[in-house]
Amino acid sequence: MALGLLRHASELYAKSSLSFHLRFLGHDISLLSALLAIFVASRVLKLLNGLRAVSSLPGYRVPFQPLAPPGALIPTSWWNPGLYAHWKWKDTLYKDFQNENFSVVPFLLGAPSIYTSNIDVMRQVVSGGEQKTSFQKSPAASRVLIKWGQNLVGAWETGMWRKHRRVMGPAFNNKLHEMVWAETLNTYRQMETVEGWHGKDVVEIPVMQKLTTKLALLIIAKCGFGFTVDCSAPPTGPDGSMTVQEALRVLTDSYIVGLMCPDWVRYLPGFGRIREAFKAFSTFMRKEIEARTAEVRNEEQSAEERMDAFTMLVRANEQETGKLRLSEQEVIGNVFILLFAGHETTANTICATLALLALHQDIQNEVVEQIVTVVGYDRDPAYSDYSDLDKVLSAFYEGLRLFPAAHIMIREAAEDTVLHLPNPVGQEGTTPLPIQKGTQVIVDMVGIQYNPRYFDDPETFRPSRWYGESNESEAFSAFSLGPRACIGRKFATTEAVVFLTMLLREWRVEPLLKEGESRRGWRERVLGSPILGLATAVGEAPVRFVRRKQGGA
Ligand code: HEM
Repeated sequence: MALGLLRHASELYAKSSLSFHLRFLGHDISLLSALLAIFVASRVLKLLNGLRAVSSLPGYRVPFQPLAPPGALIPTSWWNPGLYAHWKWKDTLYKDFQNENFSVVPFLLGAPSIYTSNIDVMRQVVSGGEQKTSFQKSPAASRVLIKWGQNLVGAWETGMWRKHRRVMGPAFNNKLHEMVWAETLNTYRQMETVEGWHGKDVVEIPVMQKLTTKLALLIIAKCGFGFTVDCSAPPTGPDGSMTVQEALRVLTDSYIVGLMCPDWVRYLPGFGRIREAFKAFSTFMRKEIEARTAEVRNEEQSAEERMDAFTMLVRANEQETGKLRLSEQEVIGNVFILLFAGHETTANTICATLALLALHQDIQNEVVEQIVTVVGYDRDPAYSDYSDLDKVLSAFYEGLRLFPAAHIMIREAAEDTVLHLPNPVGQEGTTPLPIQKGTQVIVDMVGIQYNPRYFDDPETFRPSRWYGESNESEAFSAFSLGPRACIGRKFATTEAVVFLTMLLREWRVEPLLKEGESRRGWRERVLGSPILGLATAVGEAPVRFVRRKQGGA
């Protein structure tokens, strides 16, 4: 009897516990379903709002904004355009939508955006500078650029930009460009000695990119900052502290950590050298600013003689007062940003140009013919030869067109506004496209440079399309256009023209093929999948230099 009661009691318990669990699970399921329904509804709402923001311009409807994490970290694939879509899909991207503009509306994370490959649309969004416009640089994207201090590149408000441009503008003058010419020439001569080219008829360069990066770093250090980088100097000084050369090298090698990652990353184990480089470089810059300000104030001879951008920036800043004067931190911010804006862009483009010239011997010969006609063999090229060497410049422009170093520019609508989209080729006028505040406009520089509206046969390396075009011509858009266009354009082209002139006069540049590799294979290996980092970079570009005979190829 007692046993029966016990069994009955335990059955009752089991049943009630089961029904309790089932009820609880039922609650859980309905709670989860409710949460899921709310989430789905909120994402559908986000998608609808995003479509409204871009007036339903056809395009991609994807989980994430492609240029911000996590979209930017996930490889480009059919469901995630990511960082590479504008290069990987450049042949079809705009054809698919039969439009030079398309939208990307994310339903999970990120702002809606419009990609454009049209120069008139680019002009509408990038021209904010002197005048107030409805578009500005995206403050979120610019924050990574101002880690060292507010600066010209990062400034997103008109007033802030104007203040920095007033002081930076005078630094980019003819004297600076003459200095760039002279220093690049010297550096080429040193390179001949250091790399052991003297007396050789053939030299193999396994990684051309390394040479051009070294060149651009030396030039920006000398002409941008006014100091000489001795590549063979030891990494530490007599007191054991990191030398400024080493700090510069570490910082340029690890710019991703320096610019892209939050500050605390530098304090993680394993990042000690980067931390030390930040400290060494900041201390050095503070001391330098103090010293150069004193030189300028006391009108010392040394200040008069210095022509580098840093000294000229300090000099221009000394003439400003009140709110227009840059703080010490802002001076550092501007000097430091020159390193990133001016070094990799130029290095990568010179490398791409040489790779293209290596593949196109006929064009290389045409360029060399002009070099020999203008400069001859008996003297070094002079700064006054610059405009006569337009075929050299055109080769560089064409290298930059095919591999635009600044591959995207991001702008944001600061208010509800209207974009005027030019009608397809053959139809006059524009079509208005209302867009909402917060919408991003991504200027796709790859799309622009490969747009058949502007360039026939856009895939072809044809420097002759630029022959006779003036250096300031707006036909060339890869340095951007309008008041916020690249302040370093002449700096970069001066460096490129003199370096290419010196190198090509002396050497025929050819692809360095692997055993059994065809030129087509080399082309694919070197130029087929560039890296779109801070600046577009082709592959390592292995080349062979073959010494030219005077008067012949
Ligand atoms: C091939 C080389 C270069 C290319 C393709 C290039 C391209 C560009 C582009 C497209 C912009 C506009 C960015 C935007 O508005 O979002 C820009 C701005 C800028 N660049 Fe360059 N650049 C090059 C070399 C240089 C050099 C050598 C320097 C300095 C030494 C430099 C300094 C700057 C600065 C300071 C700005 C900001 C200008 C402003 O906002 O007023 N760049 N560059």
